[in-house]
Formats: sequence, structure tokens, C-alpha cells
Amino acid sequence: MKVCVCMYETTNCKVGCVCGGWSMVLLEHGMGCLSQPGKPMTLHHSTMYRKSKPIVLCTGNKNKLKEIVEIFGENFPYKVDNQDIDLPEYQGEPEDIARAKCELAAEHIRGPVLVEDVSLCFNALGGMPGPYIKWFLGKCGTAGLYKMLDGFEDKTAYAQCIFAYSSGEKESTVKIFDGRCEGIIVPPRGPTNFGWDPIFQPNGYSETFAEMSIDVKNTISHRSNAIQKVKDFLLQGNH
Ligand SMILES: O=c1nc[nH]c2c1ncn2[C@H]1C[C@H](O)[C@@H](COP(=O)(O)OP(=O)(O)OP(=O)(O)O)O1
Ligand SMILES: [Mg+2]
Repeated sequence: MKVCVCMYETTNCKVGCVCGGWSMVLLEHGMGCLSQPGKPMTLHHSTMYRKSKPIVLCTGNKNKLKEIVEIFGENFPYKVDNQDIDLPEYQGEPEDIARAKCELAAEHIRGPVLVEDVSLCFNALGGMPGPYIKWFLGKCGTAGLYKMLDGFEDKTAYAQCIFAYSSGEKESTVKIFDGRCEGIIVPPRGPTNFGWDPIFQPNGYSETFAEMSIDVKNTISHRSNAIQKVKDFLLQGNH
């Protein structure tokens, strides 16, 4: 993350925070700053939004939304809204699917948008089901997905999350952020509330994503790896 140095004398704190008398000032790029003049600014205030349009996160999946909001954390300085729209998804490589989904979302929202597309890739199957995991999961269930690897010794897999961001401006290009988590496919274990979590056991852990606490999942997951990149990009003043 870019560290900005506060250059301004402070005025009265307008956000009523616990900033010890130092207050919110606006830096040149419009980001709020809570710091002593000359000291690096700290992004520790949840109401310290940049003066810009909210970023609209387009997903119809409530579990994704919950994890994304938690991973962004309350210190994230931009306002993120959600639109529950089920966007059509093209066939092809995961990155192209996310890009096309993002372009459709930007057309729909006409402002800054963020979408994500998730793949679960079995190495023994050359990366399939990949972006089609949603349909395989729907038709075969988690046990059926595990069974697909019956004839293979190689149970390794990776979860991939691709975020795509568009500022929504005409001619703007879509920015892609890729996050992965390597692991193995195991017989289903743990709660069944989120997708293929019961059959994915990340490397270095003896629990499946479904069995581990959400806090642990959110520090190692495909989604958290991708979101770190999204955050770095947006916090560099790119939004
Ligand atoms: O961390 C995860 N842990 C377990 N399962 C997960 C995870 N993340 C996505 N999933 C599931 C949801 C869907 O069955 C498929 C991805 O498809 P994907 O198109 O990205 O998700 P979706 O259609 O549910 O929501 P969206 O409206 O954002 O497209 O994998
Ligand atoms: Mg989808």
C-alpha cells in the first residue's frame, strides 16, 4: 500500500473519531487522512471514505459477499455497495469470463464495478471443472465431484478467484486480479453451507475450508489472495 504523508495542519475533527485530537483532512487525491502533520497517515477509520462514487460489487452469491466484506475489512476507505444481479457468464478461460462479466456489470451500473468469478481446478483433469464448477456442483454435488477423481491418484487441485474491476467510464479497460489457493480434493467434511468448501482441503491444513473457521479461510483463501491485490490497486488512488 502506498503510504501518504500528511502535509496538512489539522482542523476540527469532523468524524468524531478517536484520533487523539488530530483530525480528518483531505489529501490532494481526495483520500481522508487521520494523522499528525509530517507522519504517515493511518487508514483506521471506517467512515473515512474517499470522495468518490461507491464501488458496486455485483454478485448474486450471499456467501461470497459476506467473505468479501470481511476481507476488505472496516478500514477499507471506499464505500462498497452490493447489487444482487445474476450476470450471464460466457464460456472460455476464467479471465475472459470475469472480464466479460465486468463489462456487462459496468454497462448495467454505469459506474465503478467489481465482480468475481471462481473456478475449482482439478490437476488430474487438466484444470476442469474450472469455471464450470457451479454447474458440476449443482448436478453432481460435493460427493460426486470427489468421485470424479476415483480413477486418478492425483487429487491435487487449486481454487482460483478472479476479480475484475471497471471504473465504468467509457473506453476504460477492465483490470484483472487473480488469487489462488492450492490444496487437495477430499471426501466431503464439515458444514455444507458454502459451495464446494467441504471437499477442498488447503495445503498445510488438516481441515477442509468448510471445517475451518471463517477467519482462517479468509486469510489463506483464493479470495483473500485476490482481494489483497484489489485493495493495493484501489488504495493507490486508482479508483
Ligand atoms: O470460496 C468458495 N468456497 C466454496 N464454494 C465457492 C467459493 N466461491 C465460490 N464458490 C462456488 C459458488 C459457485 O457454485 C461456484 C463459482 O461460480 P461463480 O459464478 O463464481 O459464483 P456465483 O454464480 O455463485 O456468484 P456470482 O453472482 O458472483 O457469479 O463456486
Ligand atoms: Mg456466477
